[in-house]
Amino acid sequence: MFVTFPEPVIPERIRLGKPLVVAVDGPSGSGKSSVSKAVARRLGLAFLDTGAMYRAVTWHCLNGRINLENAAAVEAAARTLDIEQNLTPDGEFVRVNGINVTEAIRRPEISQAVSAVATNLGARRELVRRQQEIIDKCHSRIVVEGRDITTVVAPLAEARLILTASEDARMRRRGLQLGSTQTRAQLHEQVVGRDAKDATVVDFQRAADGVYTVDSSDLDFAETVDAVVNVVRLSVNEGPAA
Ligand SMILES: Nc1ncnc2c1ncn2[C@@H]1O[C@H](COP(=O)(O)OP(=O)(O)O)[C@@H](O)[C@H]1O
Ligand SMILES: Nc1ccn([C@H]2C[C@H](O)[C@@H](COP(=O)(O)OP(=O)(O)O)O2)c(=O)n1
Repeated sequence: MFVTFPEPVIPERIRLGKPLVVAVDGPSGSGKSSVSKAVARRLGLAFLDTGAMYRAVTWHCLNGRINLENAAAVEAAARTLDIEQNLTPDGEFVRVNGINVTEAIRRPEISQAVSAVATNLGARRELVRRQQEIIDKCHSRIVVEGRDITTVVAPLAEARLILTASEDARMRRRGLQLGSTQTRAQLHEQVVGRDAKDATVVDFQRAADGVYTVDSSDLDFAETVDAVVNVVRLSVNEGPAA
């Protein structure tokens, strides 16, 4: 469902300190991470980038020469790895077994390899378990973004939405984000190609029942943040969309 929005107002439930999980899914380059961070900042909520966890496991496997095609070894890595990450929208960091990998996990070679971890069902089970534990630790006052948050990690979240944008907009944004270093073919592979692989295990393109859709193709960043804050407001004031 698509919604149009009045000026956003901070929901009363946030002022009252009640649980508020905001679940955000969507394809690569749709703005999940940057928009979710801004929403968490605006609403005073914690923030979890679940994609960073898949990237952290991928970094560890590549760094430790663990064959990404060896499903059992990748699952074992996901189970044993110590992953630390900031749970606030500011000052991003990710550490794997104490090593700072904040920058390294964003490199194109990780983006190219990460689907091997994302499509490993054992690794997914373990990362979903960890994500649910983090939500509990944050007293369920958190914005969580990824691919399966609205459906698997937090299907009972107070606000659930898919953030999407056209392929063109997503490739353009990712290109700018990477400092215009990538060709159009490389961007196509990293954005559209990777989504196609990941979509074999999770459906993040279609909104499940009760999940809003925000299409940011024709919205600028600030308008997109406003739109998401309004979905949160509509969700908590009026319950999930029919
Ligand atoms: N509505 C928007 N308009 C323009 N640029 C945007 C918008 N939303 C996000 N961006 C930019 O697009 C880039 C990709 O966003 P990101 O949050 O990394 O996406 P994702 O986490 O979905 O892969 C970032 O540089 C971000 O600032
Ligand atoms: N909850 C999640 C989060 C990410 N993933 C997968 C999908 C992606 O290929 C990788 C990396 O996710 P990330 O959100 O960092 O990727 P983008 O920045 O959107 O391109 O992990 C997933 O399968 N489930």
